[in-house]
Amino acid sequence: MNLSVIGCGRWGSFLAWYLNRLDHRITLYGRAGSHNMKMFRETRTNGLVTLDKEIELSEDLAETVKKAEILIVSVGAQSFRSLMQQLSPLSLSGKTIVLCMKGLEAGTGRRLTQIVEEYAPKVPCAIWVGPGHVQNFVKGIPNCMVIDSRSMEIKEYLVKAFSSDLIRFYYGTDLLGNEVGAAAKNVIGIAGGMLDGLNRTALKGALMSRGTREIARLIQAMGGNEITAYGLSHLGDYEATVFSEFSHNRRFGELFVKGENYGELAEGVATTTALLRLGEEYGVELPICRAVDVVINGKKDPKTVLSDLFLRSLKMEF
Ligand SMILES: NC(=O)C1=CN([C@@H]2O[C@H](COP(=O)(O)OP(=O)(O)OC[C@H]3O[C@@H](n4cnc5c(N)ncnc54)[C@H](OP(=O)(O)O)[C@@H]3O)[C@@H](O)[C@H]2O)C=CC1
Ligand SMILES: O=C(CO)COP(=O)(O)O
Repeated sequence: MNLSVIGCGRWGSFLAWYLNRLDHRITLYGRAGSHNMKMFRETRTNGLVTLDKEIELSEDLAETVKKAEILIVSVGAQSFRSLMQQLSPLSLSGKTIVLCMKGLEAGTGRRLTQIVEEYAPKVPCAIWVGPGHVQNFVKGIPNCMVIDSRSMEIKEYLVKAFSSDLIRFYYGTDLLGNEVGAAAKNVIGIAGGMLDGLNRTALKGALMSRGTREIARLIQAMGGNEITAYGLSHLGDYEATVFSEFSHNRRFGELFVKGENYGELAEGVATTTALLRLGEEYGVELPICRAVDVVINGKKDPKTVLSDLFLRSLKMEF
């Protein structure tokens, strides 16, 4: 199959590596001036993956799109609308868009499949989310992930085309829940990092339990299935985010409470804003997301924020 991967950062380049291993014909696209693409052109590696010479590299979006039946997209979620604005004038007929991103639009709270529908309502779309770090996959350590779409036919087609001994896919059954869950796990990951930075790692069990509950309530209020918060896209991704040394979101949270900067993309920062917006819209209290927001936006000292969470009124667990 001809596949194009749009976005040549940590995850997009891994996807190109992985799908090439499955004998698909791959074009990897990076925008003009991308330092990631420059690195791949010069050395074929970014230090995490080495791309086989069969993988074509391109800075031409129109050519990249023309070549493929399936467009796999992995850019930062806040850049996605501008990418869709570039894609929508191109001929997308007969193509499928697969979103490999975990975020919500901060300014609107919109899910990324909703943004696809705004710009390309006729183009079938799917999401590919769940746990997995490049550092583990390239060592041959397998994981389980989930593909979801409104269309069962597309899910079946993609799962068949993308499965291997390295990734076992499940068919998602709740597109809304999986999108919100996948994005929200990054916020819980930031909270986990903050606990590490405050020497409160022991509270991660409570974070897992209360974090899933909080996101389950939001998913349900939005019309999804609350059980999805306990699936691969959310709880199933906690090991890779709340606990992993490789997680950018966990690391961001840890460094943030120590007063240090982190240069890499931590999707959970913008997603926190989006989730609070959705919480207000749907009337759902999101104490953990709110605490992360208060800390990130410097409204209170992190230790005080943590104490405040403990001082909340007493509640039934479920
Ligand atoms: N298990 C999983 O499913 C995983 C999912 N992810 C998700 O993948 C997404 C990307 O993360 P990650 O790869 O770590 O991020 P990176 O910052 O490493 O890469 C993002 C890439 O997007 C490119 N980009 C941004 N805007 C545009 C645009 N308008 N047009 C073209 N390219 C653009 C950047 O280009 P440039 O090179 O010019 O900077 C960069 O190459 C996130 O949503 C993240 O949550 C990440 C890891 C694992
Ligand atoms: O989604 C991921 C792992 O499944 C990657 O998480 P980070 O972006 O926090 O590194």
